[in-house]
Amino acid sequence: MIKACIFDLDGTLANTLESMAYVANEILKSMNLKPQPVENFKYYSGEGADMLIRRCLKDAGDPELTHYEEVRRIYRKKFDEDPLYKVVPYEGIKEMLKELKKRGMKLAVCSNKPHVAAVKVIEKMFDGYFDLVIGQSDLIRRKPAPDGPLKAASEFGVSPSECMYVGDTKTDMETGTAAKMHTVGVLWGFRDREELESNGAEKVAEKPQDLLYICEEWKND
Ligand SMILES: O=C(O)COP(=O)(O)O
Repeated sequence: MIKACIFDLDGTLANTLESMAYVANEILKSMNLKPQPVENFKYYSGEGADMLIRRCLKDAGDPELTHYEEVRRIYRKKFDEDPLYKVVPYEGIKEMLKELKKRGMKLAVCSNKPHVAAVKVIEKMFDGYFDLVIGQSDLIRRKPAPDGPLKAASEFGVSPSECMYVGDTKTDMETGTAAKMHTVGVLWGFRDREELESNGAEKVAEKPQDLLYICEEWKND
């Protein structure tokens, strides 16, 4: 029986690619480094802002990461100030969340996005939908460590086996598995089925509504 659903943010609840690309590319341009195509950010993101910057700098003409500390500092500041550039919820997400809430499910977000930015996105796009938002901070180990989802389960008073962890990347599937939760990979985000299935996805959802059926299936297991 599933009593709580824990969601990744970037690539799962909302398409945030342009927001990350915009902030990073403005900084790269100001340093005479090469701005990167928006699509590349599907692979730069997933393991937090610091990793995104490292991957991005390598492609932008700074393989030695000589600009890393400076770019990191500016990126974190600018991104906390404005993480919403062209961010849009995926189609069907709000309807699916409403239905889960109607069924009495507890809902949380667990993201490797910096905490301030994650809260801003959720407040702007999904106000009132979530009981808890956990973004990346010094207080918690980032995914794939299971700390965020386990904290959510404990705050909700449910066991990990009563939770469904939903995400779009290898990191997410590893996180849900490490937390001993049911894992669902989603195909509307940044990575493909192969990556999700080979890293522990118990089920794969093609559209948000599928999550409602998946919950039902586990209810009857
Ligand atoms: O910002 C990132 O690198 C990833 O964020 P996510 O955990 O919400 O996908």
